[in-house]
Amino acid sequence: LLVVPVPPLPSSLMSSKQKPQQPQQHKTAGARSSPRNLQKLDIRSVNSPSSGTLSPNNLSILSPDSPKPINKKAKKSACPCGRSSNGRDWLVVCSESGCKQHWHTSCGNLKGANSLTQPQVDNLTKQWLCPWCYTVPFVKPGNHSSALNEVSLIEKALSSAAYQNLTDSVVDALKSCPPAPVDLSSMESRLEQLTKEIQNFKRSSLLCFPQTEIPSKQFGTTVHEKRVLNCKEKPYDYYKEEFLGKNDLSCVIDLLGYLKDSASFVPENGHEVKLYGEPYSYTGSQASEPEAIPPELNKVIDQLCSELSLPEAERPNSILINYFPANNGLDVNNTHLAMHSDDESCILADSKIITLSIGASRTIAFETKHSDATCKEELTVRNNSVYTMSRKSQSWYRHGVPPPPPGAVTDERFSITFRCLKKQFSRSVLLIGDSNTKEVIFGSGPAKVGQSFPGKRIRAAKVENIEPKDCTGYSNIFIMCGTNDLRCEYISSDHDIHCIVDTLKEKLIQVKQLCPRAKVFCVPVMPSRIPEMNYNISLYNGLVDEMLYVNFPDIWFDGIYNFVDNSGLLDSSASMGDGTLLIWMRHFKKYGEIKKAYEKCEESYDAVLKVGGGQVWEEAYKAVGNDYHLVGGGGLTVSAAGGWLMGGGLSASSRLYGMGIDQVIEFEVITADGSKVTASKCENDDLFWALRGGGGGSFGVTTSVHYKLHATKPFCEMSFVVSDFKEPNYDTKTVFKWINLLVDSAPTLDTKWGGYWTLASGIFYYQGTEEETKDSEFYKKINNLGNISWESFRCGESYFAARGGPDNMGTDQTSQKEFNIASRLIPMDFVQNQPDKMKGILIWMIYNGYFTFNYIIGGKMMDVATDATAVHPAMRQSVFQIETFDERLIQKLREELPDSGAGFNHAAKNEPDWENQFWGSNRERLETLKKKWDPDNRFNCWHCVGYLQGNDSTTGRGYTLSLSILLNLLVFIAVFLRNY
Ligand SMILES: O=C(O)CCC(=O)C(=O)O
Ligand SMILES: [Fe+2]
Repeated sequence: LLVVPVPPLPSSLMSSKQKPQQPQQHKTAGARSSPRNLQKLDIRSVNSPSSGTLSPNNLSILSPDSPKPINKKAKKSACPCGRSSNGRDWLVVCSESGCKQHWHTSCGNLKGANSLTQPQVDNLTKQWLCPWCYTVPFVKPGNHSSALNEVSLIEKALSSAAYQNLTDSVVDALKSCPPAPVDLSSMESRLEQLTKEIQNFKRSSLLCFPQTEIPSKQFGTTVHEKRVLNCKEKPYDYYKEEFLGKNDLSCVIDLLGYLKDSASFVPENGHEVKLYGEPYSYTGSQASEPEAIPPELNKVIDQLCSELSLPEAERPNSILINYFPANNGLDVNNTHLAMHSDDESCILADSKIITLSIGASRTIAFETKHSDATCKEELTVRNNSVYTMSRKSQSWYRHGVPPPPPGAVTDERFSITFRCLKKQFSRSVLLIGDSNTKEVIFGSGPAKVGQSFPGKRIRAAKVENIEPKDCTGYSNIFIMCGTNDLRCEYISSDHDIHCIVDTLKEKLIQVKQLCPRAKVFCVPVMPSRIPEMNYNISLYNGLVDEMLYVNFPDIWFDGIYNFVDNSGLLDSSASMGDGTLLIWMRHFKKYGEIKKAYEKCEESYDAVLKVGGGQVWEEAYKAVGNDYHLVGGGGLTVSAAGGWLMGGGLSASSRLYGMGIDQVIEFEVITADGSKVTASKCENDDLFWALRGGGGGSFGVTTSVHYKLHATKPFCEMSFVVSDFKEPNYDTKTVFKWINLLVDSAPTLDTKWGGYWTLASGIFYYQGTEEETKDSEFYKKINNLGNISWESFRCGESYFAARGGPDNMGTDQTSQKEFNIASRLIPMDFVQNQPDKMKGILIWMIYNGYFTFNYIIGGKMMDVATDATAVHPAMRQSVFQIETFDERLIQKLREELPDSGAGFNHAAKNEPDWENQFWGSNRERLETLKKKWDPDNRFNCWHCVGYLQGNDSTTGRGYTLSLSILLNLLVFIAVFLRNY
């Protein structure tokens, strides 16, 4: 291509005072009539991926080492769209055309850019098209300052074309001159002639507009001094009758009849609509999710493409059918379409908006949009005709279908409008992942991800390789990484896995910033053949699920996973047995409804809450708010119907209302034979008994629970620290005073008190107002300890208000492996009868590891008979549950109190004699019921009732057993799913 050094132009050649801003930088020669042509070169010749992004070479960012946003003054209307982003516009230079643009951050869908760093933006914008050349987001001209930009764009198009012609002519003239000396007079006359040509050219391109002067300074800038509104676009540019052949026409008419009969049209103002293909949304649009384009209409698109010679890139991908009902001449207002422009930025800038009319002849009205131009035009469209409008013309004209004249009778008409929506906005699927992703086939049917929308797969071997900017422009983003990160050679401790989850979180934050409207899926890592790796995988999946739940409630964590691998399965950990399948309950049906005056088993309850099997406490607490008191767990991310409950369910309000299991009215359970049963006092009462304390998921899959609700009462929370053991000179004297106080008070403590304590601190709750709390014995005694520090004292109208509301409650950390939790129940009579021995044990603990976190229990928990529920009878007879993460401390308690039992939910993973320590005298009945309700042992979990050790070489039962359990479970799951 020829690169032309451009001589300065004589000012007489400029038609008005304005100059093209950077004509010198238009290096590429050739007949360019408009910047659109530049763009054509850019977009169409680059093999752009299906995301529609461009190769980075097309753009370079100016001054990459000066991340500062454009200075405040320049920012105002710097972006071609006329909007600004608070001084954070980016200066982008298009290397093809050399144009420079201040680009406001919302252009190109860069929502949330304000929180991006400059390097991120640099990186990102490299992939985008220069707005000057391509995606100028036109806003309504005429009433918005961006009108000026649009005018200036069109004008630039003209002047730069003229300029280019001129340059070419000058070059020709030079070439035709003898080498030396140069005869300037011939050049001058040639230039004069060219000037006239340019002026004629400009005049000839005026279709309808009067020359309009736009006052200078109106837009706060002196660059645009005098403007001439020139439009070379026509209101419509094609009209043809008898468009479809006979057969195709009948097919389309059939389809329209079907849509009408099936009530598929949605009413809008004056007509009804139906959408197909890419979702087209416009002001006032009512149409719901579009369906895939049906074959009849795809055929019409084929014909349109060939007759109108549409390039592949402009092939219509979105269809809006307008149905204009017939009228009887009386009411003309039921059949019209108000004047408007199809100027949404999602419509491809160079594309055609094509309309096929079926049915009655109607008039299409066109008028100019600029207030000082009053041109109007009409087109009568007949049955089976097509007319087209350019997207560009929408910036200049309005169109509409006026109501028929008063008294006129009209038959029904359908207009099928075809548009090409920009690829950036297209609905598509991106799958980022490791080599596993090649196996994945996702979606079926038009409404699901995958099948009907083109997808793209990007390799990211590890989480750190995920490139958030790859996600821009996609509607559905699947992330399937992690397997490689979790290989044993990379993981030396759980901490490493936490770090991977943190990296994933960072990546997701960026993905959400860049693609706020995209639906993001995070796919759990599938189990591996390597058993040790499965530990990493199960921990990772759990952490990711929790991280998503807390940080990204709208990111989906399911979909493409399959927990069955040919040989290896999820490794055992607290809730997973060897060789078992895990049923992921998180996304199961949710309820959260409060039922008033609820009757069950001839008892009535003022209010109950139904929670689904996969719901967590946060959801339950939010459902209840401050309206009722719900006895629940402290960790918001803990399941409200799962393990917490099956293991008994301790709460800081259990001394006042009993345990979690004491609140249950009924369970809905899928039992091992796949049937759905209710278990309550009067239905399957033995199962009801077993589920309340039998622990784990060993009797069935709980799919819902009805909890009793209590009236709200005021509560206070107080937390204090007696001394900090981490300090070298901690205050032993006050610590001993605290232990004395605790051991002496606990057995007879008012049931209005409940909560947690350690050897040197406490978090307690009191049912009462601030005054009542401060007036209570226990509070006064604590306050009198002297040298303590109060961490908090908060009172509220309810227990949850006193806890600071759900938002202030924690997530459960204790499931993490490094905590290695263990628990022991401390009998009431031991503390009552041998308080000094109890104090001695606690003091021994101070010097041998000190870290515990304990419950004070008893109170109303003791009102329930020891065999009325399945929990260890000790739960009903104890005053403390001591929890520690230090094996020595728990071993001491086991030695001192060998039969006192362990709190199931906080028990050691390897608790010796676990069957007896978990259920005591209730164990036998549980084992009998296990045989009744799950004879084939389909539900097998680690140290649960009926626990069967599977894939364990020391037992000799080995792998065949796992396989039979697996088959059993597959049968169960098939039945389970059928029931759901
Ligand atoms: O019915 C027509 O011909 C016009 C339809 C139209 O303007 C539209 O769908 O935006
Ligand atoms: Fe329209």
